[in-house]
Amino acid sequence: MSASATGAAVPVVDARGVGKRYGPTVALADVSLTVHPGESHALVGRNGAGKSTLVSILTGLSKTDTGAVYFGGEPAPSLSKQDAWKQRVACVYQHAMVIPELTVAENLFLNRQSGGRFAIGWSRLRRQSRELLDSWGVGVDVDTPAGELSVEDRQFVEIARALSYGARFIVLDEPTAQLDSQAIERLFERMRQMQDNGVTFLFISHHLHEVYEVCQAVTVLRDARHVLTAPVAEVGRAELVDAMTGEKGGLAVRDAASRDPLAEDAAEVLAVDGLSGDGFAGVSFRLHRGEVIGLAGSNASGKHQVAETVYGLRSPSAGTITLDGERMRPGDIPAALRAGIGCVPRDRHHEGLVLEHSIADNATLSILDRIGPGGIASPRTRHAKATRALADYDIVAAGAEQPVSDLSGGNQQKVVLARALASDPRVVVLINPTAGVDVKSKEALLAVVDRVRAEGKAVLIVSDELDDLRLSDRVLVLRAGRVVAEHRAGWSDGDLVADIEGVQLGD
Ligand SMILES: Nc1ncnc2c1ncn2[C@@H]1O[C@H](COP(=O)(O)OP(=O)(O)OP(=O)(O)O)[C@@H](O)[C@H]1O
Repeated sequence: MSASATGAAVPVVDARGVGKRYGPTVALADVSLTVHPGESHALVGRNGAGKSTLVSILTGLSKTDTGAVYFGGEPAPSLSKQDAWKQRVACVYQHAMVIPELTVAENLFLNRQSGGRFAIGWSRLRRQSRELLDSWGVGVDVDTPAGELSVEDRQFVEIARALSYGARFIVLDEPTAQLDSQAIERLFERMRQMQDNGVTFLFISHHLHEVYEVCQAVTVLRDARHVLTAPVAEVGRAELVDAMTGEKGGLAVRDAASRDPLAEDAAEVLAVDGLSGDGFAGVSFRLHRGEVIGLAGSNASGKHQVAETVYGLRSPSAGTITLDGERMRPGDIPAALRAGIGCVPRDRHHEGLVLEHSIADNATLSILDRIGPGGIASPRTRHAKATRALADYDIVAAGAEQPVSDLSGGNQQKVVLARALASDPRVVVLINPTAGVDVKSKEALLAVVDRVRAEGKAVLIVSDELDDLRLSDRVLVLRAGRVVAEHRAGWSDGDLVADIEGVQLGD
């Protein structure tokens, strides 16, 4: 008897016994996933567990080796029928899938065949776009070039585009990774509204509290296998982490308040004085050996720009940066690297990694001049360094020679951190260092940062995540480009968040 005959709703999507290999790597083994209409279903697992691979199969980007996928009880279309896939499902990725030079309206409707021809005139195209966005409560101007949209608005335009094709099943792949807390709240509110109007979501996130906030069901993958599906209300956070890791035991996130305070006579390493630039002004702080300073604030606070100016990506309009008594050359990344500044940049794809190169190449890129004469290191030396990095940074990979493009997102991020620290820098600038990294690996990465701090490095961390900031001796809060508050280790989450958002507690 079919599900509909029994009265139970037919699943929006039903993946049965799905298997997928990439060469010797088993990415999915006999994985099943059933998503019911109108729910938000979380898909969680450690880096490399197989989440993105499953999404690529559910969205018609890759083919299963074994098993099958059903939408509304019907077998999935063949991969060649991309229009049929678009009517069933869409995935909104962290990286924009819109054409930045085109307006929102053009992105929504251009090249859409209507009755077999490119039939839409400009005014009609704009009107249809406006109607579409209005009907889903998306308040974005249709004439804005897509490249000028905030990440948040761009995601909604992509969701609206998917809905306009008829899809009512949307995969959100780490949608909150680049959003600040207020934008995350708005995203969740809109998700709830869309759910009320019949949209079903598959929600991928490494932030487990978000799963509890916005999802009703959760599926855990571990090492390419399905390990658990349950109503969110029936699994506690500890149980969820245990299911992801396959071991018992909670998480231990380090806190600067639990270590000895910084010695009074710790040597000053970095002095930032009256630094101003695009989006920030008059920022000053001192960073000492063995000290961690956190920069917090909304995405519009200027915190990223301050850090990017310190490591040489941006030139300041005023002020100075002094490293061990020497004035830094403004806006010069190679000079900053030579002077002893290592960095994890904000965008690992554009500034961080050479994707088609191996882990060994990427992890040693910053130290070629040190490990080989004339900047040419023997493959054996590079291989040995990178193999060590795989263990040190908990990177899931087939080996050091694997291209970085083959790694899961979180594991790519670990390679970026390995590279930043490989050069034995005096100052480490980390921007969202644990972005896309699973809860357990996050603990390992933060432990590495804490270790290099204990060895005497000075660390500047910019992050949206309170857990990343817990290592900090002091957290400076920026708002509208200025430092507005300083919190010493031991701060309460509520106080810090209130300062970040600029609200008085009790508002
Ligand atoms: N194109 C590819 N070639 C080779 N191996 C791949 C490829 N894509 C994924 N893999 C491997 O398949 C496994 C599953 O990767 P996947 O990207 O699905 O993990 P994930 O759960 O999405 O991880 P993350 O949380 O880090 O995004 C990993 O071991 C990964 O290295």
